[in-house]
Amino acid sequence: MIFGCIADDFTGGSDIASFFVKGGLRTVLFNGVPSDQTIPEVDVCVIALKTRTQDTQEAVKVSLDAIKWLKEQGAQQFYVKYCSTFDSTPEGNIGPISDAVMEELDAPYTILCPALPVNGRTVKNGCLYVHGVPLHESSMKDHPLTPMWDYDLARIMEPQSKFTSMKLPKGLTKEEAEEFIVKVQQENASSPFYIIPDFEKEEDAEQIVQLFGNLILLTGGSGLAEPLAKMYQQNVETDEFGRSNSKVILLSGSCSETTRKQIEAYSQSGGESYFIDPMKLLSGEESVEKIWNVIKNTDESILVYSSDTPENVKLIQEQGKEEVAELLEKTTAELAALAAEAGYHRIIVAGGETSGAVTKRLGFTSYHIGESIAPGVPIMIPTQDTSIRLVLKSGNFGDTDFFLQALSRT
Ligand SMILES: Nc1ncnc2c1ncn2[C@@H]1O[C@H](COP(=O)(O)OP(=O)(O)O)[C@@H](O)[C@H]1O
Ligand SMILES: O=C(O)[C@@H](O)C(=O)COP(=O)(O)O
Repeated sequence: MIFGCIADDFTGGSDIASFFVKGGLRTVLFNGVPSDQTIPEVDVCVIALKTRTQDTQEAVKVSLDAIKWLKEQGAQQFYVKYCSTFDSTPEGNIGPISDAVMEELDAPYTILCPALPVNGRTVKNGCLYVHGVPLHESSMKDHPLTPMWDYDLARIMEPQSKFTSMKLPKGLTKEEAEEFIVKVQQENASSPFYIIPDFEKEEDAEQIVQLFGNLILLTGGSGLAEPLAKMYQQNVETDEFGRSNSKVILLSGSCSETTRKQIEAYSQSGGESYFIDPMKLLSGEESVEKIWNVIKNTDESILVYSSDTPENVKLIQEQGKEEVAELLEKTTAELAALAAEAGYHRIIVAGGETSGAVTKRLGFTSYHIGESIAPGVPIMIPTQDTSIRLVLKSGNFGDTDFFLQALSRT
């Protein structure tokens, strides 16, 4: 195995897996560390965890367990995948997990590389932008669980990591960049550190991969996966599973601006939809059973969502942020399970945490990666049931007509 990767949520895992596949590497996605030791012969193994918002100690523990397992499977290089919008509070887990993995692997240093230019996430002068808007001024400032308060990656890492983060100066040649790194190594004695390379255009990946592609550990979004895979020139074709003609259910717990626009576009195109009102769910006026009845009695495909505006999210969170999130995730996951049992074999979900809850409830442990509906959003086929088509969309990904595209292409 070439790369062993851990992702901090399920959509993050499917996102990076899709780019490794696009780069021509045989890739399998696991939901957590597999208990079955026989894994298929692959070049990349991605383990999706749910560490983004987990208690830090637990998140570090499960991350290290996964890294150790990947080491045992013979992975030669390791990748810690986090969000391209660096979702984490000052107490967040990106620093603690990356620090611990660096130590576990005895990595002298690694890179922080959240950028994914194809989806508008770029790093310039060490600062992260979303479609040209500084991260903390983008809609990420209103994320229900991980609102972003800064865009300077070194500053974001400061309260989280025990190691230094340093911007790689702009415009250096390969030789100058290598000299810079040697100098930083000398200055830091034997302590590990992070380098932040700029990554503004897809072409920038080439130099980043030349400089850092052989490190034992890389950390970042999925922007480097395809160029990294291409270093190995395996050119494996994507598995073909064909379309399904089964019933379809669309579920959304993502409150991102992108998802809300996608929901609006879906409704405007005449698609049936149903809003899960969290307040009614909390009071007991709404329930899984009632929502399931609506789904069952709808002839067409239906989009069931709790997605709402930042103002309404803040209001409902007065009832307890974690409690509300958990209740909504659990409700969505239950609906997905009922639908799967009832023969809805096309399941489309928007939202990273929401998708994590759904996949956990569905219980499939590993996935083939099929074609992508949008960059970073592949169709996934559980290895245990190849009649199922699962599409899990990171909140901020996909074009406005994403739900319609997912319907026509699964
Ligand atoms: N109306 C709502 N009010 C408050 N929280 C919500 C609402 N709808 C969904 N949530 C929660 O917000 C979180 C959204 O996170 P996630 O699913 O990861 O979406 P994204 O990919 O956009 O970040 C989930 O925990 C979800 O349960
Ligand atoms: O890197 C990314 O942007 C995604 O893979 C991702 O992790 C997004 O997280 P969610 O929006 O919570 O799905």
